[in-house]
Amino acid sequence: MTAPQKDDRSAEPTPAKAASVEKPKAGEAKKPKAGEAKKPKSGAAAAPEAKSTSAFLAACRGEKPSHVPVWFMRQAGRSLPEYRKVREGVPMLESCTRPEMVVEITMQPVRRYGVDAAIFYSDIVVPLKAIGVDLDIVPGTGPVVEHPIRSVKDVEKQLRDLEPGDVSYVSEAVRGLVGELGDTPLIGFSGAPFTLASYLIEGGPSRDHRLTKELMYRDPDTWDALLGRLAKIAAAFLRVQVEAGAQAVQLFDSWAGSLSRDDYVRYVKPYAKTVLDAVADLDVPRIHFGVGTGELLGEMADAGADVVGVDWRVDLADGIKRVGAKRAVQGNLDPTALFAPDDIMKAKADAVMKAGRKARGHVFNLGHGVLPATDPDALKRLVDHVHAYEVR
Ligand SMILES: Cc1c2[nH]c(c1CCC(=O)O)Cc1[nH]c(c(CCC(=O)O)c1C)Cc1[nH]c(c(CCC(=O)O)c1C)Cc1[nH]c(c(C)c1CCC(=O)O)C2
Repeated sequence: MTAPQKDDRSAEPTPAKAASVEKPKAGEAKKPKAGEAKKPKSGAAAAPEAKSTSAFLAACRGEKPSHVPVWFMRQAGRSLPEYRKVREGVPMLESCTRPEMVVEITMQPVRRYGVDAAIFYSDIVVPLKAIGVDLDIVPGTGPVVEHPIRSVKDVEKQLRDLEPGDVSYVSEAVRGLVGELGDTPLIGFSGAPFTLASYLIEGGPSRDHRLTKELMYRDPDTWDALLGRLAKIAAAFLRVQVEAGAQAVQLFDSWAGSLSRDDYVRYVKPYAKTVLDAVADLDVPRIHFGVGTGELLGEMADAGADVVGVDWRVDLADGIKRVGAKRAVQGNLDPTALFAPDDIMKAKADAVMKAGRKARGHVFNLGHGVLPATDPDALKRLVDHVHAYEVR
């Protein structure tokens, strides 16, 4: 490993010694004993000391975490050989309905990396499949819908409310996971109405979301009916996961970045807000994320999130300003930084963490999901590096 270059690193804070970080491993997390107060470090920031044992939950809530928490979108999945082995011969959507498999796959990255949160292994189309939408996930392509939705009639025919009994395998898997995870929180998730609508209208993944926007502009009745129903389904799916024990939720509006700010505010934000408001009473941190949403960050925050995910195209310091002082941020290392030499990857991670210090709270993550070709050992080195960074 080469030494950090003087010019761009001399002003960087020195990472704390790993030994002083006391990062608990999954399943062996230390809980402070009753009455055991944490000593504030000298020079601690104004943030209150963490009430949460979990660094992840503390950062989400704007409390001071014991270390910078880290997890990765798509941490469970194709970058892991143990994932590919378990999934052999089992179609993606079927794997999501087998609680034992879901528990195993969700645990794999927690065991391997010691990340600060687990993300529930499922997919954004699982609740749609559960209410009878004819769709599948095609390897290398993504979700493909047999009868795309284009009219109010289609909405009424294909989309009904999600009942907890439709996804009993999800509740079962979440309960199993909470037992296995110990003090490592589980993040439940759902696709947001716009992103789900895009798959349902286009019939599959789309680059420009042309049909989706065409319907949005031309047919407000169908748009409102569709997004209104999807908001209810998304909220119900999040609720099922939290009621079974998930301790945070993430609303993925992955494709919202394809919208102008005006269109986002007018056609999409109200429905994202409906979902986030509908789970506010559950009192778990709500993370709101999309790709390429630099221009929308303020609006996505305003939709009601506690934490806003920032993609890597935005300088995190700017992202923090756009999100505002009331909310924490998550992100935002470029997923391809894992393919850089270690010194470059670590310098980029340091820059993210340094910027993150200005936020109300910062959860380290990538700016989008782990790429399938990523070397798991690089992810492990990144997690260790993040955990060794000094919090102030
Ligand atoms: C847009 C979206 C989808 N699914 C999801 C999103 C939102 C997140 C994002 O912005 O990436 C969410 C999702 N999908 C999956 C998870 C599991 C947990 C995790 O993040 O580790 C999560 C959180 C598993 C999955 N979902 C999928 C896989 C790969 C399928 C496989 O392993 O065979 C996994 C592990 C399939 C999927 N499902 C979807 C796509 C685009 C793909 C990839 C298609 C491909 O390249 O094969 C739809």
